[in-house]
Amino acid sequence: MIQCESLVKIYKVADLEVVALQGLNFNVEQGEMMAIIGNSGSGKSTLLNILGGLDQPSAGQVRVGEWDLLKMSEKDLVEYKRKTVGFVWQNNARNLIPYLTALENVEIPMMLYGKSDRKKAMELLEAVGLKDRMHNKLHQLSGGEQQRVAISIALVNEPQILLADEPTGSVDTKTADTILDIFRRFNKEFGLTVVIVTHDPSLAKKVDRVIAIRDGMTVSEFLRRKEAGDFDQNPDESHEEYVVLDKVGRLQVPRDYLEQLKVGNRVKMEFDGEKITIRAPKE
Ligand SMILES: Nc1ncnc2c1ncn2[C@@H]1O[C@H](COP(=O)(O)OP(=O)(O)OP(=O)(O)O)[C@@H](O)[C@H]1O
Repeated sequence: MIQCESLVKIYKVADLEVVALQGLNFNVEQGEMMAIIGNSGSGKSTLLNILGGLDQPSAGQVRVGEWDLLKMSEKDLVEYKRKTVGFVWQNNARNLIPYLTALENVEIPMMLYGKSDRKKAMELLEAVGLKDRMHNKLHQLSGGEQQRVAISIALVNEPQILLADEPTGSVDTKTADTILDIFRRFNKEFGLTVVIVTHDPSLAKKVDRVIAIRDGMTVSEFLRRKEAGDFDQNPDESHEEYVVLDKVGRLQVPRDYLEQLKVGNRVKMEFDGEKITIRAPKE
């Protein structure tokens, strides 16, 4: 569904260049629910903005479904943003209208896209657990409830992919779990592909696959073990970590391993038929 190859994004601010993505490779299967994890400044939002058609990479390739995001006309881009992707941001509620009800808030984007459909708006609010609160004004709802209204709005156009940037960043753990359950339900029932960006490892481990990004590159991948129990299990036990290997055989050795080995920019690599060993060169 999503294929990114050697993605590079360089921001130019005055005379300074910031390399936000440096040759990032990234794939997501159709119907998958996965997370991208990384520290602040690692390039997560940059990647999400590119996937959402809000920004263009400086180099590389990015395909989403039938679309090549680098070869789209303005008209295609509008169509793509309307029909293929839905967005949930951390402070989504900021974009909602406080003196309107939850229901009216969902109906407004419907009107902007064509025509309002009250029945569908009600169904969406019911699906996110707000059946009893839909006639309340937005300012009468809690932060988590407002976030759920925002999720309903993101799903108004029945997108194929939901891009969620820190969707649980400003809510408590219980509300975060509710939000994840909503994503999981849409994922299972409607095949919605969900990509969640977070810096919270405990949230990331509540999905089957987690990609870790560091310095604008994918460095490792955590896959849920087949024998893992429910999603509340200790994340260290439920997922196995793998180092990502790109098409030409490059991998990133964790910095702390290299520091412990006390190596500079050269190592010895040996292959004994079964395993590859990296060691410090002999003096
Ligand atoms: N519009 C911009 N102009 C210049 N530099 C930018 C811009 N957007 C992001 N950057 C820089 O690119 C790098 C990656 O930023 P990005 O927002 O993608 O990181 P992030 O992982 O989402 O961080 P956070 O978790 O703090 O949101 C950072 O060094 C950031 O300062």
